[in-house]
Amino acid sequence: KTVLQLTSFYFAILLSSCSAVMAGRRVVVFPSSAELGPVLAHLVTSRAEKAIASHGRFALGLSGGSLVSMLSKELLALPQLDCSKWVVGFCDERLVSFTDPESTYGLYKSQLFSKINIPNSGILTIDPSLPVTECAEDYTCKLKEAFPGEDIPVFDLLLLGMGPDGHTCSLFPDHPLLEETKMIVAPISDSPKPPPQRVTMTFPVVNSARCVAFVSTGGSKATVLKDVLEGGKASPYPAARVVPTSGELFWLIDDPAAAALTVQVERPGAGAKL
Ligand SMILES: O=C(O)[C@H](O)[C@@H](O)[C@H](O)[C@H](O)COP(=O)(O)O
Repeated sequence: KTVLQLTSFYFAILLSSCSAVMAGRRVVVFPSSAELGPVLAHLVTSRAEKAIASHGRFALGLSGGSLVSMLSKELLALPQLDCSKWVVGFCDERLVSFTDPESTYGLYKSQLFSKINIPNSGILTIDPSLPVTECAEDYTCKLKEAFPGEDIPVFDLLLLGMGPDGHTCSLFPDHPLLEETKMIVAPISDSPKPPPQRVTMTFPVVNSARCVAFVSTGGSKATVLKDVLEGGKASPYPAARVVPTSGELFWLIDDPAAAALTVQVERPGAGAKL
């Protein structure tokens, strides 16, 4: 019986490591944001270079939260950065005016866009003067125009965050939008996290990207992150549904966020490139 138990134990381990490899997911752990930041900046510029070489431009989707200041600081610290061929969209946006401190676009504008050479025409924003449903429709049109001929826009890189409740974009636990398959962008007017009105990309867009990178730091994420990364299809958290169809998936996290993980992780040294 013991031999049988041991065999099935090792078989289970083999299976789970195979599925991690098959999923193509890389969980990369850093001591803190200080070490994570430069690797994130390199991921962005390397995927930009690759995209521009292959199809002439780099389509990047941004999220809010702590990512805004981390990304801005790290990109601006690079010795050179040419964003003239970048097209930037928002994975989700809060329906508030651009001058409101809650506006993700407003934060990126003051911390990043005003300091780099990205053309204004390359920044795809919501129109916050519209009611939420029209705003989502308007943003859908802007994406469709920016990605001609693509039923589902294919971003070169999406940068995502995860809240302590496991939400990503404005896709919250137990919300009907988790099942959305027709709209590429959806309105939400009952967001459990304020402000309640938002516009969000849906999973079909998120999972069509060529590369998706979560950036998640802090001990408040540890328990949920364990379930997201180790709970498989049974995980109830929206972030666990981010499984790009054919693109790369990175989880860039710090030690406090990784505290509960038993899954295999990478711990790169200084100057690592992904
Ligand atoms: O719109 C929002 O309310 C935020 O943008 C939010 O979705 C954020 O991205 C996550 O909560 C992760 O934030 P942190 O990385 O700061 O933890």
